[in-house]
Amino acid sequence: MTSTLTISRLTKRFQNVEALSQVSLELGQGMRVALLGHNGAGKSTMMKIILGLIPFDEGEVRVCDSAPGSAQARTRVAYLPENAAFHPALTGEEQIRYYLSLRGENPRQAMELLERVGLAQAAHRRIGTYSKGMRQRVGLAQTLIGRPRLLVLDEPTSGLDPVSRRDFYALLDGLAAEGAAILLSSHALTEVEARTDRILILSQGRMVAEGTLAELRRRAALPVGLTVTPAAGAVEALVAALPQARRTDDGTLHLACAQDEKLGLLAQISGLGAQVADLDVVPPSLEDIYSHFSRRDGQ
Ligand SMILES: Nc1ncnc2c1ncn2[C@@H]1O[C@H](COP(=O)(O)OP(=O)(O)OP(=O)(O)O)[C@@H](O)[C@H]1O
Repeated sequence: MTSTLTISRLTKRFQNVEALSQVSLELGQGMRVALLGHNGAGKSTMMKIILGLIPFDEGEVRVCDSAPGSAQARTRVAYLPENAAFHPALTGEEQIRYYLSLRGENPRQAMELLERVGLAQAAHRRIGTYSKGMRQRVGLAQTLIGRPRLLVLDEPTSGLDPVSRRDFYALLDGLAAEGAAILLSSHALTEVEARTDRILILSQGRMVAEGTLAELRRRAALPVGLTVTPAAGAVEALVAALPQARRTDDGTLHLACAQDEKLGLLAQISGLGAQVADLDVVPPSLEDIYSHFSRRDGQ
């Protein structure tokens, strides 16, 4: 794996606050990584350091093998702030042409970039008439200038409706498939659950968990939920057969068990045959895992 971003033992202090403490991580080409953490966990501080906007106290940071903020790193990293502001009187095309010329690139690429983010139709409209989702797309088009190897996105989908979010992640998938590494912060846990390869959880400046969702799930060892829908007239028989189950108002039975007990319990429920109309297995969600690691850290 070629490393696009390497951070080792990074520590950053603001007076008496340790905003980041001994944080390490590695991002390879095409990796989509979600950075999660409570308010004040250190996410923005980490992004600012990666972008070379603020210095750090200890550790090492390499962006495409260069120092953060160096001319070489700056040509390879793109940043999308949470609320990217554009000039409302400019059209999408004019805005992107302007950014292209600031970056020393050919302004003629503007339409191609806007096409990539699905804004070709609206390219000649003023940004003041764009929806929030469209403005985020302008932001993404701006980050694509110069084919960056690393995209740093600060809560890129906050304020977007579900369809715009899905479209936005589909765009990111395309960029990752072309080899760009993506680091995005988010508070929307359920959406990053399906759309990223690795998850990092920061809590009070420390990395409390890091891995794929499956790895974090294993490490957290949270109980698995099972929902059993009884066949008509079979509720009482099932309650008797599964005394540990909790009966709910909608007539289903809920059970929870440790991961290593799951198969045994499934076999027991299957053995109940026609008394069972349906069975759903509900693994712990990212939200459960997130609160597990944050709680363990005293949050
Ligand atoms: N310039 C600064 N001076 C002093 N303290 C700071 C400064 N910038 C950040 N901090 C502190 O560092 C810690 C980490 O802040 P940071 O903004 O990185 O958190 P965050 O995870 O991005 O939070 P949020 O989700 O609210 O954006 C907080 O305790 C914050 O108060």
